[in-house]
Amino acid sequence: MTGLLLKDIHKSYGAVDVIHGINLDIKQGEFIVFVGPSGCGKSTLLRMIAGLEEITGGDMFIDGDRVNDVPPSKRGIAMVFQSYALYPHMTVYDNMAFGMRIAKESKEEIDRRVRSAAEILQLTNYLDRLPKALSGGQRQRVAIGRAICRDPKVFLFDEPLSNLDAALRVATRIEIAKLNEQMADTTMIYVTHDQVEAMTLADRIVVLSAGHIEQVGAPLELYERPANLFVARFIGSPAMNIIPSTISATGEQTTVTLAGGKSVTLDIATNASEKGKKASFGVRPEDLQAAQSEDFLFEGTVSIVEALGEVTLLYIEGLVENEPLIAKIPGIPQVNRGDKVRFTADKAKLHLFDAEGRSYRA
Ligand SMILES: Nc1ncnc2c1ncn2[C@@H]1O[C@H](COP(=O)(O)OP(=O)(O)OP(=O)(O)O)[C@@H](O)[C@H]1O
Repeated sequence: MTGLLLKDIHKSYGAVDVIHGINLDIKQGEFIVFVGPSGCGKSTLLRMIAGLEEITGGDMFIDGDRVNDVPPSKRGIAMVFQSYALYPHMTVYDNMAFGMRIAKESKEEIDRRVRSAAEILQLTNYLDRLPKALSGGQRQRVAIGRAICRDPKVFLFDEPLSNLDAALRVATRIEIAKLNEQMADTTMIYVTHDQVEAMTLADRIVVLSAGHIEQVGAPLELYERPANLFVARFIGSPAMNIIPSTISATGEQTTVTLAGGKSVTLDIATNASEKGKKASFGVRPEDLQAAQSEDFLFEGTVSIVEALGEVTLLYIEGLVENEPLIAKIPGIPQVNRGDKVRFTADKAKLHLFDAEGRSYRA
């Protein structure tokens, strides 16, 4: 059975098109995360699924039913917002019960659902409190509890953790992961700016840019095999190093000449027609290792050392003008500003993109 099907979904505000034909097949019980730069249309897409924005073109199906013209309350969807939107004068219990009272559920059913949601979210001891007597994380859990009580088929989250401090974000993220396990049949769609949330929560991540999909895939698939430069740069932090290059030999393996003159051979097959073409060579900061021999990938001069304890970031000048490469080295290496360093990387971890930005590996 299909959880959710988006077919050529378009959205425009007046003459301005913001969503340009989204096709997406989301299975029941899947946890889908939308990521992308500010303004790419994540919230608009989520709000169209919720029924809070009109769909300009295309068809949307929930459990096989076309819902384009179905009002929000009839879609079997619950949404959790960034601002918790709790009623300040109502207790936690009443906040969670509110929607069910409006829907004229029986007292017993309301009590059963509120207590079960409170149990899942560890809110049982707070049911009599007012929101003002709760921490930000607890308030967000009440907002999630209120959504659970509606027993939705689809659960939508619009950046639910972005108002929380770092420690609470982690704790609440883990609550959401547990919730996803406990509500295994409920489809969840989650919008975030946070890479860690996307990587840890998602079954599949949808990377959006300027109103279209760049790539859909499991988190590690996107990390290891980005389909294009946009995804390569977007997933991973610090971002993948990209070095302009020219293809100098093709075949089972491909050799490129990097800006700066060094040649590198990659285990990526290319056609003879690619010879001489411009390409972008990519390597992630964490995939660079200090080279012990003459067999190095590139060398340069360290301009900045950022020691974070667990890892150290080295900014290395000398390959592409005004664009330092970043190497992420475990621990605290004995390296200082001004040192000359050489790096290498595992061949399987090297990336190559054509002049249009498409990966040669895909
Ligand atoms: N009511 C509106 N009228 C006109 N344009 C709008 C309206 N709402 C959103 N937009 C535009 O639609 C585009 C997508 O906005 P949306 O809020 O969906 O992006 P987003 O990816 O969620 O961004 P952010 O990460 O900053 O929240 C933006 O260019 C925005 O300016």
